[in-house]
Amino acid sequence: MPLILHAPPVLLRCTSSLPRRWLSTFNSSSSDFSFTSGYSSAIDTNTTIKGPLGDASLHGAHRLTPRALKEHLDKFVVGQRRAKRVLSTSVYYHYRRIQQVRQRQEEEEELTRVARAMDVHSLEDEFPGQQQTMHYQPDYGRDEFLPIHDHSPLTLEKSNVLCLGPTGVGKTLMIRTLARVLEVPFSMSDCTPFTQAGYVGEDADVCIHRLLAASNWDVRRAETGIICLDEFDKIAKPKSTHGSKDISGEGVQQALLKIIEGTTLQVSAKPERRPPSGLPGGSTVAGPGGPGGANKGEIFTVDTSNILFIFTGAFIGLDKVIMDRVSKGSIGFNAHVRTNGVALEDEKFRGYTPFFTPNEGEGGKKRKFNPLELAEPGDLINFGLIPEIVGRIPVLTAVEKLDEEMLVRVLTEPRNCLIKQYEQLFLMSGIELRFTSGALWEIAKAAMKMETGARGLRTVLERLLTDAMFEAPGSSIKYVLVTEAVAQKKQPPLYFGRGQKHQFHGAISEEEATWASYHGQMPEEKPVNRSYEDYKEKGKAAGFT
Ligand SMILES: Nc1ncnc2c1ncn2[C@@H]1O[C@H](COP(=O)(O)OP(=O)(O)OP(=O)(O)O)[C@@H](O)[C@H]1O
Repeated sequence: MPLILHAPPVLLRCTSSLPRRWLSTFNSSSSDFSFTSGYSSAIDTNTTIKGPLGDASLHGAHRLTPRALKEHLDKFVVGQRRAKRVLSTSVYYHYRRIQQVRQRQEEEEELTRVARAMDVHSLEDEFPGQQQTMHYQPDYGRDEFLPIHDHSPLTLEKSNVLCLGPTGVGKTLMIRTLARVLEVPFSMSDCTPFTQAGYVGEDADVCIHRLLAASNWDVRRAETGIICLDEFDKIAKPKSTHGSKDISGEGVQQALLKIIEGTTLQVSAKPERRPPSGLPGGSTVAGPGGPGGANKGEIFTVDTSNILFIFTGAFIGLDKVIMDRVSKGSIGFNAHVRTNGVALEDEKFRGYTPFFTPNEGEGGKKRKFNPLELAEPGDLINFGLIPEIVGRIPVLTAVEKLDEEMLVRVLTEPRNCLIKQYEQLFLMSGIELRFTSGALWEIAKAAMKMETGARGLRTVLERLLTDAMFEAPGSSIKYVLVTEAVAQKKQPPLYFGRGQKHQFHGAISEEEATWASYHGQMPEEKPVNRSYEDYKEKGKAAGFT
């Protein structure tokens, strides 16, 4: 039960010395204070979550949990179980931190509002010409110092994240999906063009500039956003600089130190868009332009202490650094590592890191272990990052390479999967496009060879479908079929006209039957040829919606 104080007017004069949390609940109309005995900045787990996660359809109650975030990611990203868990957890706590920051800002605004409403005025106002005088009363009877009481509230600090792993396997997709679902501003910057300030290239501050733009120039929103710095490994110190200044490696790392830890930056920009009036938080613009000077260059003052930084990079060669370190640890382990290259056996891995959650494949299937999952700060320093920056990124996680089966799943399972996208594209011209199971596996195989992760899938599909995409619209073609032979580029896509629906489905069934008999031993979840509806059903069963 909140305690209600009926405060006499004389007490109201002293409000500025009262804890803010009391003031926040002051009801000026009734001259009542109400305050609770709990600490106001404690996390309120019942706070309604804004954004899609507040939507009961996503996770039942209005509750946000790391698990709910991970389950949401599962709908968009195939595999990467461990990275999903780590990122969901980090982003979840970032979101909670944002709530705390916003709560404090609201309290401060409330404090100002209440102070105004109560018409607080200084002693000088009451007695013009008088100065408030402080009298120092030395207390000679006491020999100990007065204890210093710091009433500043507990500050939740952020934990920046480093996500290591090969290209095109879903690192950015995961971060982008999380930022979108939480309605947190998000920006992405590539570290490759960064140089030390004063040299040709981009300053590291540009990432804050981009975040501001993504926040529609709302400084307050930007201050709680997420910045993804990609190609982070490209700013590692080279092994030898031959005595020259390392302006794109160590120089950039030094420049990033303050930004990622938390500093106040002055960003000068000419915003193209003005925030629509009534946006929550509004824009806090400082500088010559002021809030109205849309066309002039403006100075935005941004505090970076609550911006979450997520670094990503392939870190090619880091696996060898890790394996060398790991293999020094145990002779037996060493022998195993040497004979199996980078593949570590489950039991050995667990033995080496007993509290580690291995990156198991879905359905409890065993996967090859990824040496990057064993990365330690020391490995990153050996790779060329400076200890100061490594120390500011306490969370490390790794993503794994996508194998053929995962690529097939990328093609068919996520909400925005490529096959659905291409089928939709054709459907817009009144043409039904279908792929047989054999074709899907061939496409995945071809993408694997490109070594660009899931990005290769689109390249393969574009090459296969370019002709059909050109020929079919406006022609008599109503059905396009991509079979295994088509995907192997042994023949062009099969075209069927308006009256040939039967033949079209016949060709599909025939190939599927051959596929099933040939690959009878394949796991059940290997895709069979599906229509839209089949995809939906299969997707629902697998947790994709
Ligand atoms: N695991 C995955 N599940 C679903 N789609 C994926 C996955 N990995 C990659 N993709 C697809 O590939 C595209 C590229 O992936 P993403 O941008 O996340 O790569 P990345 O790992 O960040 O690579 P890079 O380091 O080169 O930026 C995504 O837009 C998505 O369509």
